Amino acid sequence: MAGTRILRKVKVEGGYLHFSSAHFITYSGKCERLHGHNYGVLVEVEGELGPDNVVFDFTVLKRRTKEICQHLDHRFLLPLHNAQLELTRLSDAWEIRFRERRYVFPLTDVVELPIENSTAELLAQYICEELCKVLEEYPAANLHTIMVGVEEAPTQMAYYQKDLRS
Ligand SMILES: Nc1nc2c(c(=O)[nH]1)N=C([C@H](O)[C@H](O)COP(=O)(O)OP(=O)(O)OP(=O)(O)O)CN2
Repeated sequence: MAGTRILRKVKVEGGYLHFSSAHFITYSGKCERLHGHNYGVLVEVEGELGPDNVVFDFTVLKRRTKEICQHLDHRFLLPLHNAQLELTRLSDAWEIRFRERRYVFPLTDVVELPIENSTAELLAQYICEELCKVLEEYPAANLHTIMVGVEEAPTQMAYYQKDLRS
C-alpha cells in the first residue's frame, strides 16, 4: 500500500564484537571485589531501507563497533563519575579508594569512562552513545532506533536503546 512505512532491523553480534576487561561495581553502599568479564556486544539498528536497499551496512557497523570494543579491551573500566569512589589521577596511575581499600592502576591499563558505574547497563549506554557519534558520519535519515546489548556472561545481558529521530 502506498505510503506504508516498513521498518526493518539489522543486527551485528558475535565474532570480534567482544572485549575482556577488569572492573568492579558499587551497589547498596558496597563495592565488589576486582574481577573481569569476557564481554560480548550486539548492536541492532532499526529503520527503513536506504538508497542501497540496506538499513545500515553490516560491514561498517561491525567495524565501528569493533573499534569501540578495542578501546575497552584489556583495560580496567574506570567509572569517572562514581561518587562512592575517591579517584586521584597521579602522573602515571589512577589511585582508587573505597573506604579502607586502595587500588593503583597504571594509566596505560585504564580506560576512563564518563559513567557512574561499570554496570552492563551503563556500558551498553556508553557504547551506544559512542556509536551514535560515529553514525553522524554516515547518511542516517532512514534510521529510527539503535540498541546496544552488553553480555557479561551467557546468562546475563543488558540493553540500551536510543531513538534516533528525537
Ligand atoms: N543488572 C545488573 N546486575 C548486575 C550487574 C550489572 O552490570 N547489571 N553486575 C554485577 C556484577 O558486576 C557481577 O560481575 C556479576 O554478578 P554475578 O552474576 O552475581 O556474579 P557471578 O559471576 O559470580 O555469578 P554466578 O553466575 O553465580 O557465577 C552484578 N549484578
